[in-house]
Amino acid sequence: MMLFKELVLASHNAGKLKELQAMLGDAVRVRSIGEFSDIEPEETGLSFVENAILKARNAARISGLPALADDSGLAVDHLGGAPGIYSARYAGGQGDAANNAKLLDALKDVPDAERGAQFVCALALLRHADDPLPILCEGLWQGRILHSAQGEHGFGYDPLFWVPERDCSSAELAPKDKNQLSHRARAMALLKQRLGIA
Ligand SMILES: O=c1nc[nH]c2c1ncn2[C@H]1C[C@H](O)[C@@H](COP(=O)(O)OP(=O)(O)OP(=O)(O)O)O1
Ligand SMILES: [Mg+2]
Repeated sequence: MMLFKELVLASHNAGKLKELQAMLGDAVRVRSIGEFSDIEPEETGLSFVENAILKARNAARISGLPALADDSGLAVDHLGGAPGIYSARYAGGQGDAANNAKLLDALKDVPDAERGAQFVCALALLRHADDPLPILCEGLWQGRILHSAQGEHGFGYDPLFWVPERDCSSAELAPKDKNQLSHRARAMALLKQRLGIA
């Protein structure tokens, strides 16, 4: 049962915001944390779930609204699950291009069969800053890391993420298709069920 009409998305990532907004549709009025603050909270958690809660709590406190946060990343088999929760900071916070270059370098000469990876998304919804029972939903997306970048859509590691079920990179998927298949789409489908807006 949906208990509120408006929520704040606790993300400073334009790519993520666009996807989350499209997935939520017009079920709820969406604001962005950027309307309230430019300061990004430090992601000190040791899990996706902890970081999602921390970001949502910060946004709920600042905005006075229910807050939805997404903490996500790429877990690469050959790297023991790295960069994982450190995906955004993999190359020292220098942005997507540097992260992608570092990942390609780390997997140089690694054969296709050992390039398996998954995108991970944890969503946390807090009804208010002191909500003692956040709603938590997770989603995974299995794929493989390409040998070079392909495609112009999406953000982050999308140009390096091969989507087996579509035989293309996630940056080659039309946004509406990525939004039905992705780790974020899966987590959001669960969240919508929980909220009764599926
Ligand atoms: O669908 C995706 N397609 C490509 N790359 C993705 C995706 N989903 C997460 N990623 C990557 C981007 C970033 O390197 C990290 C998320 O880091 P994460 O801290 O959750 O987000 P962020 O710092 O960009 O924005 P914010 O924390 O304000 O929501 O994983
Ligand atoms: Mg972040």
